[in-house]
Amino acid sequence: MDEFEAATGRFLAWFKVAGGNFRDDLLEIRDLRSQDAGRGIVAIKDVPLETTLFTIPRDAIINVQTSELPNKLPEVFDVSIDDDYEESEPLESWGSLILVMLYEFLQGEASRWKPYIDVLPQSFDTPLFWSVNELKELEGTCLTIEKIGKIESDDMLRSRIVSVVLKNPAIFYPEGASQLNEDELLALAHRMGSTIMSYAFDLENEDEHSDEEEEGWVEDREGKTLLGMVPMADILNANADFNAHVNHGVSLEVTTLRDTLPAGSEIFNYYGPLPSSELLRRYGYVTPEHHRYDVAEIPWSVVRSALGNELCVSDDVLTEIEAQLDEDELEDYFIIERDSGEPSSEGRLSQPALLREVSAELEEQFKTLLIAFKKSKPELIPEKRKRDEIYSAVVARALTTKLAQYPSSVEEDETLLKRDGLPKRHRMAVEVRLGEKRLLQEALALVRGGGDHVEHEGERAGKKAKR
Ligand SMILES: C[S@@+](CC[C@H](N)C(=O)[O-])C[C@H]1O[C@@H](n2cnc3c(N)ncnc32)[C@H](O)[C@@H]1O
Repeated sequence: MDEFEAATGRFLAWFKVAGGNFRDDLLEIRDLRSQDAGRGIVAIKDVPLETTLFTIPRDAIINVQTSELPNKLPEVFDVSIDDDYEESEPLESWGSLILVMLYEFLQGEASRWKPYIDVLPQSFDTPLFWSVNELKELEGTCLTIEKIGKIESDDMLRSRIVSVVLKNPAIFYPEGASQLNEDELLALAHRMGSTIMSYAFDLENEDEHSDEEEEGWVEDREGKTLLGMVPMADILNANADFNAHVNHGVSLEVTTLRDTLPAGSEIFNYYGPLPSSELLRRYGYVTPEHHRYDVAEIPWSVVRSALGNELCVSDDVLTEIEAQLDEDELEDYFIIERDSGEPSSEGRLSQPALLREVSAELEEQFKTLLIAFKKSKPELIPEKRKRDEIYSAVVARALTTKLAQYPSSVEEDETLLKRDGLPKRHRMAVEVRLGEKRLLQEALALVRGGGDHVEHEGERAGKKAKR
């Protein structure tokens, strides 16, 4: 047995002692590293509908209510009571949990969660950890350097998290333990932050939960909800096509959603209708099933210059017309996305994802601009039917320009994906940019064809395969 398997065994034994119930007559924690999926939970027998697969007592969760740290450092967790921290905002749920996780990690054997912490990841494939060359592969996509936010998170972690550990070594380190320097603490804080990003759950109160809500996936990372690390529930991998969910009651319960779950099936949780770019940013992986939720962004600047070309007017004229509009009403970016519907109550993807329009918001902004144009330069704007043609022509031009802004073509990406041995991060970047480009191509087909919708290519392929 290798160390990975041994750590899994220690974790499972610990989980049971901590009061967790795990149906090991039906399930096992499996090593899925050969599929690049870490650990996962797999059915070893057919599982009937609504079986409770495992339960997690609330006091086995790591958060500000169960860790001793907030009692030891009340001035950090409740800023109203200490002058030193008077200037700072209270730590939001995110920052508080990073500090708690750092504390529990640094406690080593003294932490009651040690066997659980040992099965949490030590490295990540989220773009926050990518090299400059790896990040280049994401050029042109929604996953910009700003969105990845490395500099911003470095600053936040240094000022709000690392500084607290440096000021309070007697609290964070057990007696005699060697201490980390600032850079080592920053790296550890990133590791804990990224663990929380991809593993933590928003915890509902026992009494506020509803069976029908989308439970178990994290919706709001910025807010003030109680975040917690939930052992075992976070061994579940996830997909857009899922088969289990987490109920937040007196304890947390994971149940199946399907009539039967055949032996050999992996149990999948649901992280929500995330586009590949967001799945990669938060969780460091992509799956074919998430492509239906892909999005692409069209900058207004691209539409605007396409309009200039279409009407043969200069940038100065466009600026003059735009100045007549309320600046706050002008959006800088427009999102293109399909109508993907909701997954069924069994977690299945039950309807095709359709692109019904390019962007209603873009169309509205465009029309507002044309109205302003008509007032100042009526000679340039023809009657209504022709205006619709201008809109389609401009959007087609803008989509073509946006497609050309990616450093590689669709065909080049498709060839790359067929290549054996393409490194994982490179492959994921290609999946993200190809997903965006396919959506942009669908949008182009929609405006050129004047049809009412375009079906997502993956759906067509899926349907063909089923026949
Ligand atoms: C909550 S953890 C799930 C357990 C994790 N596999 C482990 O070994 O600890 C979430 C992480 O698991 C991985 N993951 C989740 N679902 C996956 C999937 N369908 N395919 C590949 N990796 C997945 C990603 O690395 C993600 O950040």
